[in-house]
Amino acid sequence: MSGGRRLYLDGVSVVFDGFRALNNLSLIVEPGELRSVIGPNGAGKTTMMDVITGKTRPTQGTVNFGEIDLTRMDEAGIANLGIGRKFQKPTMFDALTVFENMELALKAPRGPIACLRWKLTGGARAQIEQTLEEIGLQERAQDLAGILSHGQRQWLEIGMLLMQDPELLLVDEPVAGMTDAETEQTAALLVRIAGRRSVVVVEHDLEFVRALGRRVTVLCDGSVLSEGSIDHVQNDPRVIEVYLGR
Ligand SMILES: Nc1ncnc2c1ncn2[C@@H]1O[C@H](COP(=O)(O)OP(=O)(O)OP(=O)(O)O)[C@@H](O)[C@H]1O
Repeated sequence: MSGGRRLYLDGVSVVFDGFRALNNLSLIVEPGELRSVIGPNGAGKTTMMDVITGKTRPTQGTVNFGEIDLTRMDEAGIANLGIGRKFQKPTMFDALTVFENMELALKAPRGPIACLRWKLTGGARAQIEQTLEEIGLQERAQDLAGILSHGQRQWLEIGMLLMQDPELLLVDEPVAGMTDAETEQTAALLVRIAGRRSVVVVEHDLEFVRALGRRVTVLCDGSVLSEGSIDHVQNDPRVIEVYLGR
């Protein structure tokens, strides 16, 4: 991806009541990169996502997105910069169709009068249809979101985030509770959508991380324990000791 921004965490620490949830964490995610982040419970994965999205302020260190220092911005400002986050539990309107949910996720004008005057333009319709194809739900466009399977709901939410055209997408445990087939399709989906944007995936499922086939960062005690291919980190004795060997 050309012209995208690099995410650069440099020496980030987060201290909660004397406890270091992040400890001098440094991490670079290149524009268009798809990065997996794994690590034992309490390693600091969620806190890392919270720091990037502005939910938690670092006690120390800097978080840059291109030239911009994210630690000086609030959550809304960071979202507006093009940093999207998918939480584990999908949030959508079950009583609306898949298409209507996508429509609501569009960058529509805000405010009551603007909303009343808002009509779906041809361009916006095409954008929704293209994204539905990207997430594999084009056949389900007119179905209510409430009847989708667990996996399809996760894909719809990813699609809704894509409607905002994020430059960086953070995805939290996307395949928890999915069938094997859904897990495989989710890996293919994330590989498809990276490149045009950067994607950071936090996940415990190592088979899924292997299917992504990209660089993996292992966090432990709030900092990077190991980094490289899945084979590299799975064979790293330190990773085996603190994570895989448990
Ligand atoms: N608001 C908070 N106040 C105090 N401690 C916190 C707070 N948030 C997180 N922690 C602690 O910081 C550590 C890192 O937590 P974090 O949720 O980032 O880990 P994680 O890698 O996401 O774990 P999991 O895989 O279980 O989700 C944990 O020990 C947690 O108890």
